[in-house]
Amino acid sequence: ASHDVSKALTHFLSRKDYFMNVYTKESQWEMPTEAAVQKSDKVTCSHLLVKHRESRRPQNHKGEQITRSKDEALDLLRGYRNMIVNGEAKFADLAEKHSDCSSARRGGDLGPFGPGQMQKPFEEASFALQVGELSEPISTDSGVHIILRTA
Ligand SMILES: N=C(N)NCCC[C@H](NC(=O)[C@@H]1CCC/C1=C/[C@H](COP(=O)(O)O)NC=O)C(N)=O
Repeated sequence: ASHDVSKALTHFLSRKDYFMNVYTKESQWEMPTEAAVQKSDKVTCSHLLVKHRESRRPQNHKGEQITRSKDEALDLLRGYRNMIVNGEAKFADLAEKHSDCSSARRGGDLGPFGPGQMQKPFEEASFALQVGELSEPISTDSGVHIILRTA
């Protein structure tokens, strides 16, 4: 850090301009080589979680004990995913009816989140999605999920 300060001071004293990316608030001394792009570090996702007996908390928001196996959970989740992809049902409706997470009340909406907030497999899958894209089933300690990125 002290090196950065002395570097900044030298540049300041030498009246050298620096460049600020107005989106990421990062500054640099070198002339930018491409236009500043909006690099937002948060995504907004909804998920449909099907828990199983190996889940870290095998109860759902209705207080029901979860006893299904992981394979049964995956079969259920694939069935829901197919219904969504085939246009037979809306993500939020299936999440509200079938998700074992308390976010079911909000159609599965988890709101915006940044890195370090969700379990790693969930975070990585979420940040790899384009807005509007539906993930394949992914597994975390909570159970098995499908994720819809909404923003
Ligand atoms: N920031 C927001 N909105 N809430 C905090 C989320 C904390 C985070 N949660 C998860 O990673 C699981 C997987 C993805 C969603 C999620 C929801 C879990 C799933 O249910 P559970 O296994 O807990 O019973 N229910 C709530 O937390 C964590 N680091 O444990």
